[in-house]
Amino acid sequence: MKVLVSDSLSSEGLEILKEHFTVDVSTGLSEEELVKKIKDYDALVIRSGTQVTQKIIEAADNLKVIGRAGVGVDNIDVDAATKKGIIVTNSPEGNMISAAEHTIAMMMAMSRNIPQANASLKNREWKRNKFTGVEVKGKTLGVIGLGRIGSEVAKRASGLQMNLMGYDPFVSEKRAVELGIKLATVNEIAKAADYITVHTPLIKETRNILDEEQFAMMKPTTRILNCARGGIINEEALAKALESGKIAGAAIDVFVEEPPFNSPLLNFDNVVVTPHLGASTQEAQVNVAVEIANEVVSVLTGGTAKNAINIPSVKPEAMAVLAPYIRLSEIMGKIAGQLVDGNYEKVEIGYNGEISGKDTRPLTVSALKGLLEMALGSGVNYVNAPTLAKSRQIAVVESKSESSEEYSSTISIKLSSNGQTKLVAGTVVGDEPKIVAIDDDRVDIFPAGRMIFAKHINRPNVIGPCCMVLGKNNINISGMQVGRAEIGGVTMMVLNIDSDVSDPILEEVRKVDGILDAKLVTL
Ligand SMILES: NC(=O)c1ccc[n+]([C@@H]2O[C@H](COP(=O)([O-])OP(=O)(O)OC[C@H]3O[C@@H](n4cnc5c(N)ncnc54)[C@H](O)[C@@H]3O)[C@@H](O)[C@H]2O)c1
Ligand SMILES: O=C(O)[C@H](O)COP(=O)(O)O
Repeated sequence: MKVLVSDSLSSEGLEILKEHFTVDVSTGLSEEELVKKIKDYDALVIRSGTQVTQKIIEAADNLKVIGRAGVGVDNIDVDAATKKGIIVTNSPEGNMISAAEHTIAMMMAMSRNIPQANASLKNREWKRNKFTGVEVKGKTLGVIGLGRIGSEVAKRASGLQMNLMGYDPFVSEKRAVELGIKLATVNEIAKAADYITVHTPLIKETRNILDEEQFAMMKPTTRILNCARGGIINEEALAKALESGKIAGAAIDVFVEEPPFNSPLLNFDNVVVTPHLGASTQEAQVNVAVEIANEVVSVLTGGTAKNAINIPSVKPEAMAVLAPYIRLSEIMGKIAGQLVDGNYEKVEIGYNGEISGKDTRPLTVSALKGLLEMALGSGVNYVNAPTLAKSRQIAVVESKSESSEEYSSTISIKLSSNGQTKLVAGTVVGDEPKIVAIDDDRVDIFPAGRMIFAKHINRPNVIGPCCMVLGKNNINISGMQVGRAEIGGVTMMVLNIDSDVSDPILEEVRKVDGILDAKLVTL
């Protein structure tokens, strides 16, 4: 088997890989070069320097695993990899201490003007007054993102006798108390903290989490740190806040574009910068390289991936069979989650037919991910979905049956919420997910984009007026499916639509005589 290492990797990791496989190290490849090369490889090992795009993944006909020697996977198109059945795995713990220590080092360097004073003295200047700094003791540190690194930063800041505030929608009050952190909103942190440090992944919900609005609330003595990912703090808004003296300084290790040679942040005297060095210690590099090499060896020799990002513990050959069902169950989770109102209480997932004989754990996880994403946003992933369901006291029940009536395999999700239940059933046809039933109504939907699910009475003059409402509001209908029912019976209609439907328009649809309920589902 062949492994391509496309970013620098410590020799300890390379040696492990070389004991088992043919290993090529080739750094600085362009997307085009990787597209050409990748089809020959079974594994790709990267750090943050390689962008693993959809185009590269589509060309990766033999690839079974992408190993990220480090934490951030924002440079990998994880959805495209999942779709192709490629395991994405990382080494989440190996560099956390180094990243936390770097954050503290940056905070101290910024507080005492160490880089500026160092440069000045080496320039044969002796300007002691110019570089008067501030103490951190007794100051408040706001930590946004209280995962592995955020928690380690908090522990160290606590040792420096700082007061701690924190924001993380997935962290319990109990955990915050253990860390000595007072939980607060982002805006409360912006108003009160003397230092603010971000330690979240870069995802939709965290992009620009500190923006103009938050900088406007800050004290002129506030100092900002980003040792997580460029883009979590809006760089332009930060530059404006520094320019206008709205805040006192910043220490930045990561940038939207790396290297950040055009970034305005490089022009300020009160900004300390490092070139993405958070994980650059001898210890961290050995840790992550060894950890990821062992993951790749495990996956390519028929074992599992301990830290798989996209699916838990699945062997590559099993992943190839399960991939379309993983997509199906995630989509079904999303649909079920949008067809009920209120808090989810119980999810019953049934596996029928051939699929019941497979390892269905990843399918349950992806159903939960789809479901919870509807309530919690894109911070939910395949790794945290089961824990999040548990912490929200959502009961998860699986059942299996070897029989499946019409299709070789079907999956059903029955979701209970506030006394209502909703059942969604689906199958895979030619690798594409298909929804085959909603409650008792048999349907035939290839789910995509935005859909309106409308429960209605099967009689003339219901579907027409419903479509008229959408038409007069300039909403194009690109597909329609009506469930089978006797005349006068109740059934489900599913309309694929090309643009968003506002609540008032949906309300108008609901008022059409014969429409019993209408819900918008967005995938
Ligand atoms: N500078 C470096 O070289 C370096 C080194 C290692 C890691 N990192 C980066 O540091 C970041 C944190 O890594 P980690 O290992 O601590 O990750 P982690 O997954 O352990 O923690 C991330 C935390 O962010 C929280 N979070 C998710 N969505 C949120 C939201 N909307 N608002 C607030 N919090 C939210 C999660 O609940 C989680 O607790 C990542 O972006 C990673 O890529 C950078
Ligand atoms: O997410 C990470 O692990 C860090 O940003 C480190 O990235 P690097 O491996 O490119 O140093």
